[in-house]
Amino acid sequence: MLIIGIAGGTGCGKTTVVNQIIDELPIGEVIVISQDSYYNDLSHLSLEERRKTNFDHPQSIDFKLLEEHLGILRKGQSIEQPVYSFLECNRTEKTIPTHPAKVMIVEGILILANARIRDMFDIKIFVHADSDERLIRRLRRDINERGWDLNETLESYQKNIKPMHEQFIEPTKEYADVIIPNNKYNTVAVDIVRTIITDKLT
Ligand SMILES: Nc1ncnc2c1ncn2[C@@H]1O[C@H](COP(=O)(O)OP(=O)(O)O)[C@@H](O)[C@H]1O
Ligand SMILES: Nc1ccn([C@@H]2O[C@H](COP(=O)(O)O)[C@@H](O)[C@H]2O)c(=O)n1
Repeated sequence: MLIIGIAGGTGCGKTTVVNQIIDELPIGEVIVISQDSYYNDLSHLSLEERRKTNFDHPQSIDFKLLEEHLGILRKGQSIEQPVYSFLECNRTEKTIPTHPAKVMIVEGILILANARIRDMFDIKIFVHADSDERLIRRLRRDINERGWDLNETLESYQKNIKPMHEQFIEPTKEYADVIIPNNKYNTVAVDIVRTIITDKLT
């Protein structure tokens, strides 16, 4: 089994890069685990309270459950991956049965910040895009898809997203084996990672 961790600040393009990598790879041979699925269960709070959470701090993630799930998959057993709702700012009651595969990709902003999770990765990748580019992408996505308005995103950018990025995410770049520049679509880097995976699958 090959486990690849893909980190990088919000909006750097992690999900896009992962989708480009797995596009055309055989279905079932590669699985993707998103850190977003492992946000803490906040069912004890109202939606209004949940929306005030600092979702960029490592403590907002249930790393214990993520570590447990990765361990189970590594042993060749299946897990029920939680399903997260950005609109509800909470885990849903749904789960997705996720079966072990030859290649596992784990992606998320803080995925290299936790030493126990980081140590499970055979390859560590950090996707880089400049902060202005990430903020522009983030604003578009938050407003179109995640239920935040312009002011809310700008406020949380100043209050949480930027400081947490500087404190917890950017420093994890030093752990990366590969840094993918992604201010523009980077097909060469995607092809290189896909080649490594294809080698493992043959
Ligand atoms: N290289 C790129 N150039 C322009 N837009 C991009 C690029 N990569 C991703 N995007 C766009 O930016 C937004 C955030 O990308 P996404 O892959 O969801 O980032 P992340 O998972 O790191 O938060 C999406 O709307 C996506 O289409
Ligand atoms: N309810 C939530 C929970 C998290 N976020 C933001 O998501 C970002 C991480 O996801 P990426 O796809 O961008 O890697 C993180 O910066 C959180 O602020 C949210 O908007 N709403």
